[in-house]
Amino acid sequence: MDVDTEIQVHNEQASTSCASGQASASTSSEMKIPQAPVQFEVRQTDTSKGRCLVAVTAIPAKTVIFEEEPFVFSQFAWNKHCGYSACDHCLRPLEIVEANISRLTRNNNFMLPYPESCQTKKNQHEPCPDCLITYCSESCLKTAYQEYHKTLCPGYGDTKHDPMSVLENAWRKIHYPPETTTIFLLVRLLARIIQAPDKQEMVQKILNFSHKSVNEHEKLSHKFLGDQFKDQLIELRSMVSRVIYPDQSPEVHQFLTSEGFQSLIALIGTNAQGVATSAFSAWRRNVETLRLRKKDQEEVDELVEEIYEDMERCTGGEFLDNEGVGLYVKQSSVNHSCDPNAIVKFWNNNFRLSLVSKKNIEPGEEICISYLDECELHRSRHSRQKYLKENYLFTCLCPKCISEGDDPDVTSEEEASEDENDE
Ligand SMILES: C[S@@+](CC[C@H](N)C(=O)[O-])C[C@H]1O[C@@H](n2cnc3c(N)ncnc32)[C@H](O)[C@@H]1O
Repeated sequence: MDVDTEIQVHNEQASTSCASGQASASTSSEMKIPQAPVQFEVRQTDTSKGRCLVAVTAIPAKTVIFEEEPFVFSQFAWNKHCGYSACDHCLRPLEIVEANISRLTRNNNFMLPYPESCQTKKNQHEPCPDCLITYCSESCLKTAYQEYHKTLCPGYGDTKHDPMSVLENAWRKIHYPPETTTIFLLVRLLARIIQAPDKQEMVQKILNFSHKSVNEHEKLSHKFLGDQFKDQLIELRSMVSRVIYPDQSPEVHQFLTSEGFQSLIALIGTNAQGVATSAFSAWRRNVETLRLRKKDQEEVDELVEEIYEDMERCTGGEFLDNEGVGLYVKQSSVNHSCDPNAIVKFWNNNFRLSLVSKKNIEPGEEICISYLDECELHRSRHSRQKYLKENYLFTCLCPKCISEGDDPDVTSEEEASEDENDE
């Protein structure tokens, strides 16, 4: 563990209720597990690693370390555009499971067994009365309005020329699927400052997320946007200013200067967590809790496999879930390891995150997740370090990287063939 000087910043008893890369909607082998009370704390290291999360008590494998909702979240612009239907606040699917499958398999007559296992409750959905964006519940509608939607609601009328739609169209032209982030997270952050009763406090909460030095911002904003980033950055900044009207709140100005805008983009780039939800995945998890007879469960498993095959045939399998990205306060203090002892899960079919231990964790041990997906994690040390350096600006010196330190600096075969495909 890389903690030389330890200053306790935060000490928390995890509640007993119920970067960091992309998530996919949980699969059936990821059933929710009971949460045991555990203790952890955020500590400051005196290395460039910054803060880290450390276990205070022993944490057995498969324990929920904490659960939390994001500080700010936004779904991807392409979701809505391609007919994906999710709550505009928490990403809970708004489609019933049959509609979800029909859309992705292009088979309109789809009938599923155990329809009562579908979680979608159409009768609870609430549209914004002004712009008709839909939420899964009155509670999401109210929270969105109180936190950011009052500032961002485009209202009725000329939806083509309102500043939000102009920004959305421009963003989609810059950032094709698979999206990895969205400008709307940044817009919601700024709207949160405008709507906060204590704006300075809100700015401070944003600046508490790990952020980089000035000369590192440009590298990260380049990653965020794609190749012709310079012109796009100026264009995006001016479009965001038209959505936000910075004159409403001087606290927002600092983030709309060239430097401030890039620093916010870099902050999002290094802290954001991908989230994915799906009505079909939720249905599968619920059916598993029915404890069906072996034969019935086997029939369900076969059906599920057929449906996935159809979905892959019709869509290419790349874009099955509702997707978005959020900033999480506690999760953003968790560092990366190529041999992580914890993992992020989304068991509630919305943006609520659970951090779960993968192994037994000793008191004093750092809790780490992987910022790489499963495929990337199995690549050579050189490929892993290259990805982390490019996307998070650090050289990973986790125990696995150190133990592979004598391996030659070779690019893994998978990465080399991906690079060829990209070209
Ligand atoms: C989501 S933050 C993690 C918490 C961060 N250490 C902090 O101080 O808030 C991601 C950033 O933490 C740092 N980081 C994460 N894992 C690291 C590691 N294994 N070694 C060095 N730096 C790491 C990198 O600067 C990265 O961009």
